[in-house]
Amino acid sequence: MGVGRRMKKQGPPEPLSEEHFARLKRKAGLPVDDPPAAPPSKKKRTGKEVPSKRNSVATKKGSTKESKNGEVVKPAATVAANGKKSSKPKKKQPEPEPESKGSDDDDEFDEDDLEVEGLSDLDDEVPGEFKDDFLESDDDEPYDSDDQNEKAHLFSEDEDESDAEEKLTAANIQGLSRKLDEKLAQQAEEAEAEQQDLQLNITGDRPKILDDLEEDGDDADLLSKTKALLAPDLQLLRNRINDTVRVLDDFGKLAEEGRARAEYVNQLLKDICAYYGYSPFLCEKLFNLFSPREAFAFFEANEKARPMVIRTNTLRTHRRDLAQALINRGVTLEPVGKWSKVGLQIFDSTVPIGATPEYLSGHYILQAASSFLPVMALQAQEHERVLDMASAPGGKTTHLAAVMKNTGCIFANELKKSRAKALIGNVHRLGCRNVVVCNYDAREFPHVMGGFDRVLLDAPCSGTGVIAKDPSVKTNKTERDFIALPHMQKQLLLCAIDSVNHTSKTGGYVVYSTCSVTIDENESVVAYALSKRPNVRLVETGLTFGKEGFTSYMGKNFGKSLSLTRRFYPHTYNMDGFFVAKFQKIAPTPPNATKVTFGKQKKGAKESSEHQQQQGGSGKSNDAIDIGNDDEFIDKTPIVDEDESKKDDNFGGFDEEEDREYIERAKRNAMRRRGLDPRALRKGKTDDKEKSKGKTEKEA
Ligand SMILES: C[S@@+](CC[C@H](N)C(=O)[O-])C[C@H]1O[C@@H](n2cnc3c(N)ncnc32)[C@H](O)[C@@H]1O
Repeated sequence: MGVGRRMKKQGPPEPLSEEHFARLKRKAGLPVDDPPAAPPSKKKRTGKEVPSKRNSVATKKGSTKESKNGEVVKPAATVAANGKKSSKPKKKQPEPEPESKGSDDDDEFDEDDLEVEGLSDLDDEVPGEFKDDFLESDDDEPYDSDDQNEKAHLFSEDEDESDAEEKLTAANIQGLSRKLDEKLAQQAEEAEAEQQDLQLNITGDRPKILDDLEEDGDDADLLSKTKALLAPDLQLLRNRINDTVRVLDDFGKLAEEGRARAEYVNQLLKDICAYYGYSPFLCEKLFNLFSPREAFAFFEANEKARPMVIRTNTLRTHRRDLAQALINRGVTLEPVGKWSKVGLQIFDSTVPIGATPEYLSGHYILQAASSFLPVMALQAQEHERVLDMASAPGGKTTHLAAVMKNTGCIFANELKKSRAKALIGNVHRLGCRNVVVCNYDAREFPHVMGGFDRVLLDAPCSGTGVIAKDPSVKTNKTERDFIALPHMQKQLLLCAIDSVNHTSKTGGYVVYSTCSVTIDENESVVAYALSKRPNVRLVETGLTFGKEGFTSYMGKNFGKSLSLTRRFYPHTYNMDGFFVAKFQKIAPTPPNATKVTFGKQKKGAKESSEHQQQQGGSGKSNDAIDIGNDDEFIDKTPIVDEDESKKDDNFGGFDEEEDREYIERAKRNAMRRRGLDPRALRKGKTDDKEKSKGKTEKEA
């Protein structure tokens, strides 16, 4: 546990290694030390021997060769930077992620993903066989549809292939290798602590965990009161958490006789609450998502800050140029991982990252790596109409603008005016010219506007995925939040679906995301939307990593297709907890699916509303959502703190009089441009007035 873990790359676990840096050092012409002894090798308890990957790499061009360990390795044809196939043997790729296998069983936790200390969860890292993020091409990159030849580039697809990368590497290398040295020292320390922990814990066959004092009456009361007054002994708690997890892992063998599993679980929950400071309610909710061992890893990961990441604004610069500029300012950084072409992970900096000239000129935005995911999943295309339903402060909106190369139109909606200001600030700073900011309750869509090619709903949520950033979540989320938030999320998701044009030639997609890991805010919401909107289906997110969503949970069946959704956890990918689901709309929403709508809309108006919207019409109304003859009643009371949104009316602020003048002038100019006499406009108005006057007189 400690700062060294911040060095861990984000995304699918891809270990950085001394070999990686040695190679970079050699390239940069720096002296290379002998690789330090690897930390005590962590072995799976299966006892199976892990073949060395190093041995499995073919050494001769074009020949099928038997490696030292007898493994037959075929030469892999590689694609060179010029696009020609070369017969050069390709470095063995890591095994595919288990979640990509697509079976329900894959929901099971893979122990290898854990990074918790104090347990015997040990990985099979093979020293010396690491991927080189800087220098290798990425065949798995999801959004490299343009030109395969470009894949060999270091930073992004639009960057030059040159030895600039080497210069950059050389400039950055000392900072990076210093960090690596620190990391290795830290790891060695941690491994030693783990060993000690284990030795401490494995004293007997069955660790003594549960109290055997069966005090009764006053004595018991007194005992528990005294205990409550004492400050918790953190080391004792940690050891007991370790022991209890171990017992729950192998209950038959390690549990004390006569003790039930539930007793251990209760003890563990109490200890986790005390050790990490969670409310019992939230602790249990999160604990139940995982096996005890994985839950421990999750709680532990929430104690560590995630790495600082910036996203290159490709509307203004290239990642390589940005990296070079920041390195020149004393920033130590590296590409965030192969899965992103725009992210840079900051390890160290002598300047404030939020105040560099590059920042102020909009060359980058500080953004959690997990926030890249929904935008990547949406795959917005140039010239499309896209709705970002809940968009402040605009990390994803501005990313979308860059993906769409400032073409098409993004409607960036935000309920809270104060937050919309930050959104507007980012839109300007990053030079997004295809963004229209609007300020509605997103549940008013598609009546405000519809017929979008794609919709992003990055929903307001409880934030259980970002506890490392906001530890107040540990105690301030109550049962009510997990009723109210999903309720709103369901409403929002139905509105998102109804705002999409299923006949869009290029799109017809909705992405739903949250930075929460609870089932109530994710799978339950998605399953609800699928049941209320038979005209949508889940599709692949296109993300190359992430755990599959739950297809069932505690007796609730969400459907097999939920395995297409993706979950991201801090302990598996070293990024914030996140959830992403992608829907494709395949038909219009059946009229009976949306019988009654927001508030006071006239009967029957909604039925044609979506159709109108898809034709590009505007059907603005102020209606509240209700789902026809559903068995589930949807309360029309808004959950958001409406007062707050009304408080700061200085956002934009419309002056009707002033606007009228501008509108009139614009109309006159438009007529002039079309070669018409603008006075006709005035005449038309006078005629209209006279007509209506005549009509009133007639009626009278
Ligand atoms: C998770 S944040 C969005 C973050 C944003 N997508 C980004 O990447 O910067 C959710 C946002 O939804 C806004 N919000 C909450 N309820 C809303 C509603 N009913 N309609 C529109 N926006 C809402 C919140 O104010 C908040 O800014």
